[in-house]
Amino acid sequence: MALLQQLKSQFVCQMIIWYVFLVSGLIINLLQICTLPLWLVSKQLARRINIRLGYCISSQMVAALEWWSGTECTLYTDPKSYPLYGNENAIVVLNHSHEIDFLCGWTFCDRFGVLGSSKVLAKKELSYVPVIGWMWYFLEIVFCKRKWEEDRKTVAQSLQNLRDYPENYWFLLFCEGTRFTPKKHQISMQVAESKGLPKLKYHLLPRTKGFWITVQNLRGTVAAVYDSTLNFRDNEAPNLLGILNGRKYHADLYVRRIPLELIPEDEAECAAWLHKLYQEKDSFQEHYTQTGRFPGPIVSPPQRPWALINWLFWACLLLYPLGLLLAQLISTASIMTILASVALCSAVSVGVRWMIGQTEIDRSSSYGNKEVSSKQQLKTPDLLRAASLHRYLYASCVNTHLAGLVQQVQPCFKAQCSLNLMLYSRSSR
Ligand SMILES: CCCCC/C=C\C/C=C\CCCCCCCC(=O)SCCNC(=O)CCNC(=O)[C@H](O)C(C)(C)COP(=O)(O)OP(=O)(O)OC[C@H]1O[C@@H](n2cnc3c(N)ncnc32)[C@H](O)[C@@H]1OP(=O)(O)O
Ligand SMILES: CCCCCCCCCCCCCCCCCC(=O)OC[C@@H](O)COP(=O)(O)O
Repeated sequence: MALLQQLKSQFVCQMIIWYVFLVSGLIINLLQICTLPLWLVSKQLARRINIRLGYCISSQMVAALEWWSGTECTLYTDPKSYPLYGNENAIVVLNHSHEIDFLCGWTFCDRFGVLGSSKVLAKKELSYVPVIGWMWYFLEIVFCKRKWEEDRKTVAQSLQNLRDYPENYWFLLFCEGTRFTPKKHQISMQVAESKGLPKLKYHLLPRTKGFWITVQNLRGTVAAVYDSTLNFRDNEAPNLLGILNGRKYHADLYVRRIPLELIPEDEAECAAWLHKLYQEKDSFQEHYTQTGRFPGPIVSPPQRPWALINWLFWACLLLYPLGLLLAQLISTASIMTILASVALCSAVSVGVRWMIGQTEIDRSSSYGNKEVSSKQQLKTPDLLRAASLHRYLYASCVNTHLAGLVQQVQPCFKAQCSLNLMLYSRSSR
């Protein structure tokens, strides 16, 4: 066992994994380009083909997680909702604190048969990442610049395009908008305070506009929101390099299915609903920290062999020509070809390191890092705070599925609601 572990961390194994991933990825990107004319003839067929091509890329990373590192993923969820997973369109709301959270998400997508078709609201910068980012163009991933004035139109348009998507998909939203860092947390809690919202311990304050626009544009085609909270056992902070070195982690995911009809249509109420949801997510994380598990029963979606089969297929296809090339290089070794090969390998490793860097929190963007000036906070009128508190309390009342949380609100809850409503309606007159 220790020998196998040692083997997994060897440079040559890593090189093989990278070689297969990059070369197969570029071939698939090329095949995706070849599907372009088909979009004009049969859009739905082109989409179905791209779903399968996309699967060939993303499932390689799932194979690395499941089969190479042996990472285990446990699902906590209501057994009544379980049969619906993978058989309907859904919006997934996930916390954003771990470097491989997207990969664990992919693993669950694979187990429920929606990996090729899964979508995300992703920052524009990711669309430039070779292989994965390029693949996403053909999968109609929704990109945003995290500038609302520009995003409101483009994001809505991209979401509208998904209304006639031919296969079931999960649409992932990281409402926190960026990965958790202590500094970003501190700043977002200043914002929470200035808006009169309760503080969160484990999450950044969610950005509400992306959620609202997604719900509004996908209403009627998406059946539910899957509120998902992910954590790793033993306070581990897993990363992609650990996975590639064959390190095993244990992920726990808690999923609650919330029918879309329960989400308010009005923007302010929808925002209040989301803030309330993050309060709940925070309490689930607290529960996990205290007890080492999430509430509710465990169900085990079976691991499927397709990710491994796909990887073996590409490995067989691509390792043979690599062997031939190396043999030829060695037999005809001229200084020039050796130097050219070394230069090429170095360039590829720099590129690969940059790609891995995209997943690292230490290299996270500066989004959400800007201090909110005290002047700006002081300017926030008290009535506005009262209004947002009112909206927040009101949403707590009206959403029956959140009834559990209402109990946590103080006894003067109703009186506060009426008072805030009065202040709010006076201020808007
Ligand atoms: C079940 C298992 C999972 C299944 C997985 C399924 C599918 C997998 C598929 C693919 C996996 C690939 C994964 C790739 C991951 C890539 C993810 C990303 O790229 S995350 C980043 C991009 N996404 C988002 O940002 C989404 C959330 N953001 C939003 O919704 C934003 O609103 C926005 C639409 C992007 C617009 O952003 P913008 O900043 O322009 O506007 P905002 O309204 O958000 O900001 C102004 C607003 O916010 C207040 N404010 C200011 N500072 C802060 C702060 N630090 N924190 C919180 N709020 C802040 C400010 O006061 C304004 O408030 P108001 O709204 O009242 O005006
Ligand atoms: C067998 C396969 C092995 C090969 C390994 C392949 C590694 C490929 C690496 C490329 C990965 C590209 C997908 C990146 C997804 C990163 C998701 C993510 O977490 O993005 C961060 C944003 O949400 C927020 O950004 P920040 O504002 O925090 O900054």
